[in-house]
Amino acid sequence: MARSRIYEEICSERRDVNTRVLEQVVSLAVEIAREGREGRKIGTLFVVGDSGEVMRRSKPMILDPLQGHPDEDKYIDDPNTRETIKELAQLDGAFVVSNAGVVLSAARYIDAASDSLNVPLGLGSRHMAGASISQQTDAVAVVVSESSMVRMFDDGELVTEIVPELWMIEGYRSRVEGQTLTRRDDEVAVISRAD
Ligand SMILES: Nc1ncnc2c1ncn2[C@@H]1O[C@H](COP(=O)(O)OP(=O)(O)OP(=O)(O)O)[C@@H](O)[C@H]1O
Repeated sequence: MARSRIYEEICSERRDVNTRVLEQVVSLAVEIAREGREGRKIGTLFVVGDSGEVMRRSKPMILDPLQGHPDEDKYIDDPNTRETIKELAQLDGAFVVSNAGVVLSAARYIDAASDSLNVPLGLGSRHMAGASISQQTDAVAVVVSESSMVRMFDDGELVTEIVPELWMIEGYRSRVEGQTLTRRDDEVAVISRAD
């Protein structure tokens, strides 16, 4: 599937991370939101950029399935890597992706509680973890909700929501605060903060 031009636009607005890598993560997140796994909806979390800090502020929940594989086998744009990630997305926890595009670690618990977060009500602990780590580091968090929405957090705030199927936008109440801008193409709708 051709990558949406809208992804390019929303990702280039995130200054601290590699735009190209973020785009690849967003497109994979949307695929996971659409496809689920074996008929089930899947939720997961990607933390992109500032990976040294992110690794320091997280810990493994199980033995890391990606450990021991060389970096060249773990690039986010590699079709085998993408299939592997879709499989591993069924596990609890987060993926850590470096600015170079290497998926360094899977199934990590993000240990980054913050009390000064401004996360919209109704979002649970996965979203909180994404918001916190994006506040405490220069990383951007991409959350796939089991409800199929994909949400991007930067500097502790929800900056973008991606609606992976156009029919879902009817009646959807966005959680992005303040003035918003909605863009859509043939496949997705994207709601972003307007600033
Ligand atoms: N600190 C954390 N670090 C990594 N993963 C986490 C963390 N907290 C929760 N999760 C993951 O999020 C999953 C779902 O938690 P919860 O339902 O509270 O989140 P949520 O934000 O409501 O997400 P969803 O919209 O998908 O339901 C957990 O099973 C776990 O895999």
